[in-house]
Amino acid sequence: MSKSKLPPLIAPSILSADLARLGEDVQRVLAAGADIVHFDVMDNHYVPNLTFGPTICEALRKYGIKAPIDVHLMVEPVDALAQLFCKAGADYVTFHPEATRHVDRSLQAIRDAGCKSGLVFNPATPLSYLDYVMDKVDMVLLMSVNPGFGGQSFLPSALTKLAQAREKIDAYTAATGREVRLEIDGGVKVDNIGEIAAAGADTFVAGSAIFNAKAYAGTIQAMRAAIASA
Ligand SMILES: O=C(CO)[C@@H](O)[C@H](O)COP(=O)(O)O
Repeated sequence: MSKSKLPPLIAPSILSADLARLGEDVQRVLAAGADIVHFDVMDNHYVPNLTFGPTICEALRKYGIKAPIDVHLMVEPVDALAQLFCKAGADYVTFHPEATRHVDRSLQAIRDAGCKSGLVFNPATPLSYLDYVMDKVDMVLLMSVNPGFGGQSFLPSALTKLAQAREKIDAYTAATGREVRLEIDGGVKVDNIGEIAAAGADTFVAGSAIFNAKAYAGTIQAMRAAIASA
C-alpha cells in the first residue's frame, strides 16, 4: 500500500448540510478548513433517493461560494445533466460508468464543457474501465458504501480496492507525468481516515462526520492530523 503524493483535500458532502441554510452552512464548513464542496446528485432512478440539480449549484456560486465544486452524478442517463452542471459552475463532474452507454464520449464531453472529469466505482464495479479511458480521467472516485444515502458504514473491502486504484494511478502518472486524484466516499470518519489515506486516497468525502459534528473546524483538523500521521 502506498500513500498519495498529492496534498489531501477534505470534501464535505452537502447531502448532510443544513439544506434550509445551504449557502451559510457551506460557507461555515469552508471557513472551518474544508477544501472542496462535494455535491451529491441523486435522481430517484439510478439511486433510490432524490437530491439537487444544477440550479442549486448555480445558486451556491451566486451566493459567493468560490471553492471548487465536485459534482458526483448518481443519475442515468449522464450527459445532459453533466453539461448543465458544467454551465452551473461545477469544477469536477464524475459519473458511474454503467449509467452511460458511451463512457469515453461522456468523459470527453465533460472536458469539452470546461470541467475536470471522473469515474465513480460502486463497491462491486470493476476498476478495469480505467484501463481504456485513464487519459480522460482527472478523478477516480471509489464508493465505500452503496450509493444513495449518507450516514452508512464504511465497507472494509474499499481498502483493498483503494490500494488497487492507487497502483493503477501511480503507474499511469509514472508513465505520463499526469496526476489523477483518488477520492473515497462513504462512511469516512476521524477514526478511519488514517487507514484510508494509508491505502492511497488523497481526496476525502465526509458528510455526516463533518456536518453532524458540533465543531466543524475541530473535526477537519482531526481528520488532517490522522491523514498526516498515516
Ligand atoms: O454519495 C454518497 C452517498 O451516495 C456520499 O457522498 C455520502 O453522502 C457520504 O455521506 P457519509 O457516509 O459521509 O455520511
